Amino acid sequence: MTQEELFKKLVAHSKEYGFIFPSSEIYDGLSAVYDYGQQGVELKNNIKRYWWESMVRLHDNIVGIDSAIFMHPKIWEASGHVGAFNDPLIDNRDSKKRYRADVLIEDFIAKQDEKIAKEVEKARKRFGEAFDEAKFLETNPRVIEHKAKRDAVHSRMVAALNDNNLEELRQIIVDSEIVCPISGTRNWTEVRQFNLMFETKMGSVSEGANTIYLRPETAQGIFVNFLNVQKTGRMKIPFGIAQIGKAFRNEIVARQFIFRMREFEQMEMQFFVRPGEELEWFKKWKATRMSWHRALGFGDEHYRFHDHDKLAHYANAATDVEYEFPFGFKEVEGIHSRTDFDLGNHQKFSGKKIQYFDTETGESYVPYVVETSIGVDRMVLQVLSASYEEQQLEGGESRIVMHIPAALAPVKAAVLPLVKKDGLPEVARDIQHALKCDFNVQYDEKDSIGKRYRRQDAIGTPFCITVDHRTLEDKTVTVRHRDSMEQQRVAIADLSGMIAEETGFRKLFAKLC
Ligand SMILES: Nc1ncnc2c1ncn2[C@@H]1O[C@H](COP(=O)(O)OP(=O)(O)OP(=O)(O)O)[C@@H](O)[C@H]1O
Repeated sequence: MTQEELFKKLVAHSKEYGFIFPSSEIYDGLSAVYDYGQQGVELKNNIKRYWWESMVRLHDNIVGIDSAIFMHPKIWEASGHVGAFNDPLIDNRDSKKRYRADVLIEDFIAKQDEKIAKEVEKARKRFGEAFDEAKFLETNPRVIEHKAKRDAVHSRMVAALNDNNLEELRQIIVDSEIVCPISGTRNWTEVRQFNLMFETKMGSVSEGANTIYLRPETAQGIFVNFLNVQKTGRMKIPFGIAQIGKAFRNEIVARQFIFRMREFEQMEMQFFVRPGEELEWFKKWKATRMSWHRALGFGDEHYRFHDHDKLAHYANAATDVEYEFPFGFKEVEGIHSRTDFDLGNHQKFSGKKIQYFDTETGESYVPYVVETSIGVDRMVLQVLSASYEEQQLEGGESRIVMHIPAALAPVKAAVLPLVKKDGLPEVARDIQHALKCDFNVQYDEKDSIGKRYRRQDAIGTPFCITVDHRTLEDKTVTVRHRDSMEQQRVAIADLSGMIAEETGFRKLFAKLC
């Protein structure tokens, strides 16, 4: 199965099993907006808990807030979003399709890498054991040509983005002979800037309408509450403020399912430090965040950092944590050293002093900030794509199993009476009722036990608890483990402890401390 096929199956599976639905589906959908179904919402909430508790509960010096989506419009002037939160867009006149100019160029760069990989594969087949990949990459004329093209286009693009040179971006597209994927033509318009913020009006128009924005990031809600939290919480630098919430961006090209949405959720933490210490903290947070991702056990080789060449207007260092999705390595989290840009600008624009008095140094200053910013939805996609497996079983059978880490699994256990008679359903119901105060558990008595196991495998339930005739005699049940399909006999009295141990966050947190 190719990665593309895998991804299509994953999207279909997410819908079929109640993880994710296209928004407004009965009205033919709304582009790049999705709804979470009964399993999806549980998974998403568990991801949020994993983040929140590892940030706020495990760190003595990080606290949380929940700020409003609507904020004073001046905030977005101060943050630079009104002036600079733009993407360069270009239209193809034949297909009438709109693209991000930098994304078209990045796709072209990725194609050069694909061509190099193909050359390597061909040569490997030809030379077999004797193939020396490193030497081949250095000496093969076609590879050298592809590499040179790729590197030249990449540095031109970085320079054009840094200088905000829209004409040059268009010229790169023309010179590289990039065609529209739909029409196949090179009939391109000029490149224009497109602001990604959604606008709306507050108050009735007759009273004098006031344009406000749906926040494009949650971070600004933290900055404008810096003093409130610092003073009321008597926080001492270094300290952090964390927040989970919705953000909205009018993305030009929305693609790859929930990877790029117009309404999405972010988990952001702004860490306030002494000026001059920010790069040290940036390094620390890079390591901390990478171990948070790796603790999920999807394989360290699927993660990498991508340090930025082009820094945002507010940053003096930035990196992305990238995960290898079925469509390649892509950003799931950004870690940015944001300097004193945001607090400094809010001080300027609001006219209110935003300073911290450092009792250790006896100085007052505007703190510097290191931010970690991760998309909840991209984490959901990461978990889903890492977990999906189609397995061939003995006897010609197959199953789809979601190897979702137990702490994140939507349903922790399913309680299944072997048959619908002889008092087994009643005992199973009792077990379900006892467990549901602590865990999300399901009861299922329909269909054969095999079919019920398959249904739970497909949503990633770690444990199936089967009540059979022996249960009536010795108060034990069969527990079937999702991944190994092994079965063990467990006393009813021990179920709660076993599920707590296996599905709690303790095991994940142990890897972080
Ligand atoms: N349109 C979106 N849909 C879903 N998640 C998003 C979207 N935009 C950003 N995010 C998430 O928020 C995180 C932090 O936002 P940030 O502004 O750093 O993203 P970004 O660098 O603009 O992302 P990209 O380069 O993919 O547009 C990202 O790492 C991502 O996980």
